[in-house]
Amino acid sequence: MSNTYDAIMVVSFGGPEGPDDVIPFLENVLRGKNVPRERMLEVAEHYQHFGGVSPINEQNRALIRALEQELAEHGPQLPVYWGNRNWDPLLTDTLSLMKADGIKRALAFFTSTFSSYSGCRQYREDIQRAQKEVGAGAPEVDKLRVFFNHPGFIEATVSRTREALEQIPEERRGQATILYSAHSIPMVMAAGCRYEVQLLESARLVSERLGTHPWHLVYQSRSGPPQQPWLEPDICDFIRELGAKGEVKDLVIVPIGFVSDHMEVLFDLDTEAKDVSQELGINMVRAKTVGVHPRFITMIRELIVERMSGTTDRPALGELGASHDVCPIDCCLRATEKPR
Ligand SMILES: C=CC1=C(C)c2cc3[nH]c(cc4nc(cc5[nH]c(cc1n2)c(C)c5CCC(=O)O)C(CCC(=O)O)=C4C)c(C)c3C=C
Ligand SMILES: [Fe+2]
Ligand SMILES: [Fe+2]
Repeated sequence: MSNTYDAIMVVSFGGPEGPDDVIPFLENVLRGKNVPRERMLEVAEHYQHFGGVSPINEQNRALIRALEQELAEHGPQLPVYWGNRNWDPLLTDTLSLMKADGIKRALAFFTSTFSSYSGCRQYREDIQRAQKEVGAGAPEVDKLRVFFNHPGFIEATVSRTREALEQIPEERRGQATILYSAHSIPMVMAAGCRYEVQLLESARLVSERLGTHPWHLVYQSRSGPPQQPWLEPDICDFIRELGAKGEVKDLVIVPIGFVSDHMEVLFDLDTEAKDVSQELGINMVRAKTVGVHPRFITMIRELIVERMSGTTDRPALGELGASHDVCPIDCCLRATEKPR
């Protein structure tokens, strides 16, 4: 396989940019998914609280500016394009533009740190569909490996978590409990991917670098019908349990499952989890996502260089090793036959 690429493509989720975009955006997100309409309307309310604008698009623009600068300064000299699954700029439009610009082969950075149907296979399916729509001459697109255990992601997350810990009074800081939070997914989906294992490994690697804080992995933003099992514990339930035990004074929430402070972070953590903590008299601080942390941006360049050079030096911390460059045929299936 050739290592020659003539563009980078940031592939992301997309988000509404005004009140009229919210429902059509959510209809795109939930097409083909088993999510009750009431849940969709509840989420629509969260977006409307913020004027119908998700911060995700602005954050992706900032990420792209930072990556362009990093590539301009250190190479490789490649243009950066941006395409989304659910909202403008949609992947088909981006691939059309790339074709018009003469791009033949792009390396894609998905804004998903962990392997799941939503964060891996579904993006690959979206790209294939977009390539079909663009037709002959549509650029080929190869995905960069997932980076949950890359030193750049771990170091940037440690740095964000330290910033949050510094907001806790010094005399109590060492005892603060850390909750690592990620998007919940249905158990049948979790059974077909390495999502939980990778999340636990990232959380462990970050915690190991922070000292002896008690830590837990929790889940947020569940959307399924009540009878369908999704990954647990739910963050708010977990905080209530901590409150009932009365042992925790300070909580740092690290949204390890997300790379930017988008609506699910602002609403589910900064509003809901914060309210629950306050009711229980727990001081809660939320760590920023990696966003445009310089170490995170350097990591993206390192992943690009690694892939283009074909080197066998593929940095990864901890026990699991560097993830595959090319997804195997059964990678991140939508659902397996039976939940575990
Ligand atoms: C069956 C699984 C999922 C449903 C249903 C679901 C609904 C849902 N999600 C959002 C908004 C976001 N989700 C994001 C990430 C994300 N979502 C799922 C799974 C389901 N979401 C996973 C596994 C992930 C993590 C992987 C990833 O894509 O990052 C994000 C963040 C995207 C990013 O690029 O950072 C958002 C935003 C809504 C509004 C919604 C419907 C109610
Ligand atoms: Fe989601
Ligand atoms: Fe995968």
